[in-house]
Order: sequence, then structure tokens, then C-alpha cells
Amino acid sequence: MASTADEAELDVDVVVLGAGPAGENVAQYATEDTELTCALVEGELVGGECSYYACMPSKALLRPLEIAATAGQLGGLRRPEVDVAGVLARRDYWVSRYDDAGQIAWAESTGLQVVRGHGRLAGERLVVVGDQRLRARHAVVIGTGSVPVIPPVYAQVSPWTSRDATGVVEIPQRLVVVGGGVVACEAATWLAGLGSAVTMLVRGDRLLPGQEPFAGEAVLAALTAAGVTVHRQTDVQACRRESPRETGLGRIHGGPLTMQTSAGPIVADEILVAVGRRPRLRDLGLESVGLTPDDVLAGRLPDWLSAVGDASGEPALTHWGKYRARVLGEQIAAAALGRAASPEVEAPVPQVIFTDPQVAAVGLTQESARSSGLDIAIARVPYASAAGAALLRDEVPGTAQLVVDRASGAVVGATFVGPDAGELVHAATVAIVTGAPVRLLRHAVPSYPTASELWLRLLEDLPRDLR
Ligand SMILES: Cc1cc2nc3c(=O)[nH]c(=O)nc-3n(C[C@H](O)[C@H](O)[C@H](O)COP(=O)(O)OP(=O)(O)OC[C@H]3O[C@@H](n4cnc5c(N)ncnc54)[C@H](O)[C@@H]3O)c2cc1C
Ligand SMILES: NC(=O)c1ccc[n+]([C@@H]2O[C@H](COP(=O)([O-])OP(=O)(O)OC[C@H]3O[C@@H](n4cnc5c(N)ncnc54)[C@H](O)[C@@H]3O)[C@@H](O)[C@H]2O)c1
Repeated sequence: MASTADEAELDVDVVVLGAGPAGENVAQYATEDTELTCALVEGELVGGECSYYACMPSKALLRPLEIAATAGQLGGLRRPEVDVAGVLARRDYWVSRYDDAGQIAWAESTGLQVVRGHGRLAGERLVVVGDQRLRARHAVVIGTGSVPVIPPVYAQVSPWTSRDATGVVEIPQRLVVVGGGVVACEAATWLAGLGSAVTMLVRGDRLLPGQEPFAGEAVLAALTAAGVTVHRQTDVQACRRESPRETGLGRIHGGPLTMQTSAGPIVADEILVAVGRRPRLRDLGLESVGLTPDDVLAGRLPDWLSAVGDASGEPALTHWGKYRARVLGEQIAAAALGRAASPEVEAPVPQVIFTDPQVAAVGLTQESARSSGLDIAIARVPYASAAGAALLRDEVPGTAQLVVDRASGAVVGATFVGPDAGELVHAATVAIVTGAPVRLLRHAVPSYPTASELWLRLLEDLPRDLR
């Protein structure tokens, strides 16, 4: 029977620092179906950033707005009115009103010992949490997540971070969003949908720079059509605010802001800084075992210590952190019990960006495939070229693309931009992991009329010698 552990000295097999999705999964996979014990240390809420401040609230906010936009583009329906209070209430439901009782119950049901408080290494296999000392017989795992980067120009204005954007309570009339990445594009989508006049200040010349250029172009066109002003190649030289103050999550943090930018002066009621995140590795006691944050990111760790999830510097995505945590958990259990661990597989990283249109991608982009030396063929078709995809809305923007390695004839990358694109990408992930040549994929018949028929159009678009 598990407990919320409060003994001054606790000996367990595994100690996991951070109970986000990665920490939870490593703890579960290191112990399930064994007698091994694990202490899961959490300084805030069990469930981590993802459950309360990131994935869950952002997708809870975006979904009603996406449905409203879809309804507005289907003959026979009128665009529904957005009930802002109702949308925020839906978000509150999905974050369990910032109460982790449900996650604690899950941890207890799987036999984990939850320790509340900030954990620090204090020596080999030793973690301290306040006055408590936790000794790990086998392994310590760092699953402490990441924190937003705030450049110095915004340090004194108490800007919103993604936590405020997902936890929004007061809708800013005029909102500036700094950044052109995933958080910036998703947050601009939901805050414009909730009524803010949004201005995006983007340093580079395109949105979503890690994706295929056509993805950023489609999202730029959609945000602009939704009334968002996007200034590209724009730097902020100065940012001032009247009486900045901490007013609480999702509330406006002081008086109006004035910004000097390369696109001219801008005045706003709130500013969201979304320019990336860094692994949370400070204040972890790494120095007590002769290590630095760089050692963690380079994987220069003793055999009893590992990092997983955002803290490891790997792609900062919940599903990726959970996958790596399942692999690591099994390895920890195998080492502790003297069993052989399953061999590792080189898996591709999928991602869905919940803008409207959605962007869903896995594996290599054209550019990354070429720079890794592959000889590739590209198939690219309009998203509306399959009847099932065209039926989703009256106007269906977007593009579908496969990147195929000519040598093996297998898919190495895929990008889908369009309504419900997130539901198409897993087929591409399966194709990449199995390495099935596109010649064989011809026999995977998609149902008519579904958006999956885009696979037919894509295969037909490949050179004949490949299909
Ligand atoms: C706005 C936003 C939206 C996102 N949407 C998506 C999405 O749709 N899909 C997706 O795949 N990814 C999404 N992400 C990324 C996703 O949130 C992260 O990749 C994921 O949360 C990482 O999980 P983790 O377990 O590594 O870390 P976290 O979820 O950050 O959890 C780490 C936990 O460790 C705790 N902790 C830290 N230090 C200590 C310590 N010293 N002692 C004890 N506890 C500690 C923290 O309190 C936290 O609870 C989003 C991110 C943001 C910012
Ligand atoms: N749906 C999802 O999968 C999802 C949603 C949200 C966040 N996330 C993950 O969370 C992580 C963080 O997201 P993010 O959007 O903060 O980071 P990001 O790295 O995706 O984007 C940051 C952007 O800010 C720009 N930038 C960097 N420094 C800047 C500066 N000083 N001034 C102006 N612009 C600057 C970068 O060029 C980049 O375009 C990402 O890894 C992302 O994948 C995933």
C-alpha cells in the first residue's frame, strides 16, 4: 500500500525528482509488476506543468474555439457565439481547479510514495527534501521539467508567461505576444478567439521555424485572417510598464506597457513572452556530486543518475518525455533485478501544433533529410485533394507532404497542415517506425470518404519507380 511519505529517513529503490508526465511514467515503469519501491518528489502539483499549466489547459481552451470556427465554415450552420466565461470554466474543469488529488490517488494506486517539497541531491544516491533524507538503493532520476526563458529586456515588467496565458482570467484588451514558436502561435490563437486584439512580434521571418515553411505560412495566413497583427523580423529594444506587480495567475500584471520596437512604438495592456524554455536544472544540488547542468544535458552522468523529459534537453513534448520515461523505467527495473532490458529503437518524434489549421509532423523535414545526406523524393498535395478532407469544412486550407528515402523506399518524414491534421500523423509515425516501403503502403486502404485518403493522393504524387 502506497503512502504520502513523511518519514525523516526513507530508503527506497528509486527516487524521482519531479512528478510531471515524465517523472510519473519513469516511476511507474521502474516499479510495476516488481517489489521495487519508488519515492516521487514534487515541489508543486503532481501531474506537472503539462496537466495544470501547459498541454491540458491550452487544448481545453482551443477546442471550443476550433469547433466555433468550423461551425462558421459549414453551410447550414451559423458561427456560434463564444461564451468566454464558459470556455474558461471548461479550462478550470480540465485542470481540476489546480488540485492534484486525482493524480495523488493514481500514484497511490500504483504503489508510489509521494513526497511533497523541493528535492535536491546531497550526495551519491541521496536526495533531501526539507528535513527528509531519501536514499535510493538503485537510481535517482531528474524529471524536473523546464522553465520559460525571459530575456533581460522584459525582466522588469512582470510579463505573462505561458502559465498566465493558459490560466487566463482577465482577457487583455491589447495583447503583445513575443515569439513565433509553438507557444506563441497557439496562445495567439486562443487569446484572439477569446477577444484580445493580438500583436505578435516575431524575430525571424517566419512562424514555427522548426516546421516545413508551408506550415508557418498557413498559420500566418490564418492568424492574420483572425485579426492578429504579425510583425516579422522585429526586435524589441525597450519595454516599460506602469507599476508592474504580481496580481496572480492569468490576471493583468500592472498598468499599460510601452515598447520601442523595430516596427515602431507599441502600447499594450499585457505582454506574453514565449521565446522558448530551458531545462530546470538549477538549485538541484548537482554540485554535491561534482556535476553541472551541462553534464546533465550532455549525458555525462554516473550510472545511478539519469534525466528524462524536458529536464534532459530532449524534445520538450509530453508524449516524447513519457516515451523516454517508459524506456528508462524499464531499464532501471532491469538493472535492479538483473534482467535484460529491451533493445532501444531509433524512434521519430511526432508533434501536433493545435493552431487552426493544425500542424502535425513527424520525422524529418525536407531540409533536415537533405542535410543528413539522404537522397529523397517529395510528395506534396493540397489538403483538400481528398474528398474526406475537403468535406471537413467548406473552405479547407493546407497541405500534406511525405518525405521518402529513395534508397529504402520508406517514409522518413511527414507533415499535415489542415483541419484535424493531428489525427493523420500517427499513421505516418507507424510507417516510419516499421520502415515499410511506400510500395507496400499502397495496400493499406483508407476508408472513403475520410481525410486518410490523403495517403492515396500522396502515394500517387510520388515518382512511379518508388510506388
Ligand atoms: C503552453 C504549453 C503548451 C504545451 N502543449 C503541449 C502539447 O499540446 N503537447 C505536448 O506534447 N507538449 C506540450 N507542451 C510541452 C509539455 O508541457 C512538456 O514537454 C511536459 O510538461 C514535460 O514534462 P516533464 O515531466 O518533463 O516536466 P513538467 O511537466 O514540467 O514537470 C516537472 C515537475 O517537476 C517539478 N519539480 C521541478 N523541480 C523540482 C524539484 N527540485 N523538486 C521537486 N519537484 C520539482 C515541477 O514542479 C513539475 O511539477 C506544452 C508546453 C507549454 C508551455
Ligand atoms: N502542441 C505542442 O506540441 C506544444 C505546445 C506548446 C509548447 N510546446 C513545446 O514547448 C516548448 C517551448 O515552446 P516555445 O514556443 O516557448 O519555444 P519554441 O522554441 O518553439 O519557440 C521560441 C521562438 O521564440 C523565438 N525567440 C527566441 N528568442 C527570442 C527573443 N529574444 N526575442 C524574440 N523571439 C525569440 C525563436 O526564434 C522561436 O521562434 C517547445 O519545445 C514546444 O515544442 C509544444
